[in-house]
Amino acid sequence: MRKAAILVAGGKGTRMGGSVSKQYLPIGGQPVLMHTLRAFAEAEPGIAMILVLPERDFSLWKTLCAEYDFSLSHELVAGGDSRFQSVRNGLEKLPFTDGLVAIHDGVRPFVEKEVIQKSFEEAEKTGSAIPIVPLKDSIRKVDETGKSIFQDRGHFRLVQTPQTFQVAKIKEAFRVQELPQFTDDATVYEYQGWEVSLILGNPENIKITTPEDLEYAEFLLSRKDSNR
Ligand SMILES: Nc1ccn([C@@H]2O[C@H](COP(=O)(O)OP(=O)(O)OP(=O)(O)O)[C@@H](O)[C@H]2O)c(=O)n1
Ligand SMILES: C[C@](O)(CO)[C@H](O)COP(=O)(O)O
Repeated sequence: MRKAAILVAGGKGTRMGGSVSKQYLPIGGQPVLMHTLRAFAEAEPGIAMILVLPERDFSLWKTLCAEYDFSLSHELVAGGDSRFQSVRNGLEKLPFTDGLVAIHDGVRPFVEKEVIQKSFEEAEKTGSAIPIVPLKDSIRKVDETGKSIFQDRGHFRLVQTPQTFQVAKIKEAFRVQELPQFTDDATVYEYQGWEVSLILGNPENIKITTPEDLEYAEFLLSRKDSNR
């Protein structure tokens, strides 16, 4: 079955701050996005990769690729004003309609090979695969007045990407009008009344979001390099 990855990196990185958007910042001496593209190419050799970027950053990205001698094949697609719209733009450019597609945050460079491979296997069988990890801390639900109540963490999971789907179904799902609850692709899929399948993600598959995540990312990379 044919496989593709849509790596969404069309965001502004406002929570990270700084003059350069987080997807281009170096970790281990290379821009975050290069690590992410490499993770997919290593897990699924020959996979079609679509990289969604703000259109204004296309020339910056091409300059970085030349500077770092980065030659992994990928197609550039212009992002939209929200993650939902960036994903939809990527889906429109998929080179086939009958295979599987993994939709992944470009700023999650530490996704494990096994998680990528498992997500394709599960989506081929059931239509979808959503990686989740259990919570390590206790949690509380807090209302607008600050009043809080204990929640049983056994009923909750953190949701990661790649979120992998049969192409025809996820394209159909994304024809819907965008809603605030669409914080990921699983919510768009299940809005159609389709149930998602969960798989176990890897806890290190962090979404680089705030400055301290960059420090942790450097640590994770150095640990990975020393294990090679
Ligand atoms: N219009 C958007 C917004 C987000 N994303 C991507 O979706 C992923 C998860 O989003 P997030 O971490 O929230 O990134 P930003 O939107 O860039 O961050 P912030 O909310 O802090 O501005 C990122 O890879 C981001 O680039 C996207 O492709 N298009
Ligand atoms: C898609 C996602 O990474 C799953 O955890 C997350 O929902 C993205 O959220 P954000 O609002 O773009 O940070």
